Order: sequence, then structure tokens, then C-alpha cells
Amino acid sequence: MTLLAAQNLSVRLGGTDILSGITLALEPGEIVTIVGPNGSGKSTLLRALLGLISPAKGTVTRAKSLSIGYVPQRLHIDRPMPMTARRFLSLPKRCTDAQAMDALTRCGVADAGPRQLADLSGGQLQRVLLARALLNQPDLLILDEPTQGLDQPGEAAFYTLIAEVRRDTGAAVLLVSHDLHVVMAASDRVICLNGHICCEGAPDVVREAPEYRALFGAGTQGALALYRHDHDHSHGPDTPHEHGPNCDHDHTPASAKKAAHV
Ligand SMILES: Nc1ncnc2c1ncn2[C@@H]1O[C@H](COP(=O)(O)OP(=O)(O)OP(=O)(O)O)[C@@H](O)[C@H]1O
Repeated sequence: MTLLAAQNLSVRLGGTDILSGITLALEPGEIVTIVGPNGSGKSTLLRALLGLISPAKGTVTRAKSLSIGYVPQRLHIDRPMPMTARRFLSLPKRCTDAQAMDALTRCGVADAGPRQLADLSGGQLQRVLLARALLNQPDLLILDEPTQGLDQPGEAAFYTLIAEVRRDTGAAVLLVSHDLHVVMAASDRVICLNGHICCEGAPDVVREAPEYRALFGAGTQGALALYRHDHDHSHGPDTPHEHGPNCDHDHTPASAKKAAHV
């Protein structure tokens, strides 16, 4: 049973096409990571899947009575505002002390309840946010850059936690990241987004091909940055991009061809 699916989804914001032709499906218990450069539409895609943005075209379908836990990219409360983690867990929906303790313990921050949000480290705060998302016993967790601002060990620990949550609760996880480096071990599937789905695949497949580096630049040092590039689409005619040696199709942007009179 598919939990959530998008069919040929396009989103237009402020008169600009942000996403086009997105087709994807999330199955129970899988961990799927969306990667893509800044501004490639990752948060927009999550918001469209959540129903927070109306698509210009296409459809989003959710399984009946699907429960979703969402951790947005930014916490829209004033961190200096006095608020304990325990109180935060009861917003907007009240939870019991036992439920709060269970969620905090599961997320490795059992003692965070009485602490002020402002006093928590970045990693602890992310865990409290995850704990809050778990309170509804979600079938699907949607996490928008949950490790933003964490150092690499913190990031790795957080992804280990996500894998444990999936194991213990059976929840599927859809998350956004900039960087495959740490995500790889925890993801069943990776979707590379740049306004459209450029490529997707299992991490072990992704490791074997050079496409991720082409999209993200040399900054990744090629670390785990490799995708098989199964094209089921055409790139926009003027979208410049590069691909690895295994690609057998012409990626010369149309504009370059025009310029070169090819
Ligand atoms: N409400 C809006 N109105 C107009 N444009 C928007 C709106 N929200 C987002 N955008 C634009 O849509 C594009 C995609 O934004 P989005 O936040 O989805 O990208 P992202 O991949 O999540 O980026 P980042 O990695 O920087 O978080 C950006 O160019 C952004 O400026």
C-alpha cells in the first residue's frame, strides 16, 4: 500500500515554475532522501506533498487516514522565548507526561523535558523536534533538513536515530538533505531534485556512478557522490548539466548547441 504519491506534480510560486513533472511514491517503512542544490525546490516539494501548497498541475494522493509527523526546516518559535521542551511537546496538541517521556527517551533526550528550548544544543533541539513529530505515531515522517547546523558526528548520530525510529515504529521517512555524505547509510532511496527529478536510486547504486558530483560540484570530493542515472525524462533544453562517462545520451544544452551551430 503506497502511503503517499505524487503524479506529474508541478508547482508555481510567485509566477515562477518551481517544480515540474514530479512523479514519486513512498512505500511503508522506507527511508527516502531528497537531495538537491539550494533553491532546487526541496522544501517546496515537501510542502506540496503535505498539502500546504496547491499544485499548478498534477495530483498528490495519500493513503486513507495517513498520519504524518512533520519537522519543518525552521522552528517558527522564538528560541529565546521561555518554553520548556515538555511544554513544546504539548503544542499544538496536548500530550501526557508518559507520552512525552516516551518520545523524548526514544529520541535520546530523556532529560530534556524540563529544560528551556533556548538552552538546548542544536542536536538536542533537533531530537526534541523529532520527538514532537513522533507523538502522533506517524506512518510517515517528513523532515526538512533535520541536521542543518549540526556537525558531522551530530549529523551521523541523528541519521542513526532515524534508522532506529524506522526500525522501532515502522514509520516511513522522507527527508531533505544537501549532502549525501552521511545520508547514504541511512537511506533506502535517494531522489535528486533540481526543479524536476534528475535521477534517483538506491544508495549502493548511487555510489557507483558519477552524477551527483556533476550536480553538486567538486565540494563533495566525490565522497559517496555517485548516482546511476536512470533517465525517464528529458532535461529542459536549456538546462546546463554534466554527467558521468557512463551516460550514453547527449547532454549538450540546446543553447550551447545553438551557440556552436551544432
Ligand atoms: N512563497 C514563495 N513565493 C515565490 N517563490 C518562492 C516561494 N517559496 C519558495 N520560493 C522559491 O522557490 C525556489 C525553491 O525554494 P525551496 O525553498 O523549495 O528550495 P530548497 O531546495 O528547499 O532550498 P534550500 O536548500 O536553500 O533550502 C526558490 O527559488 C525560492 O526562492
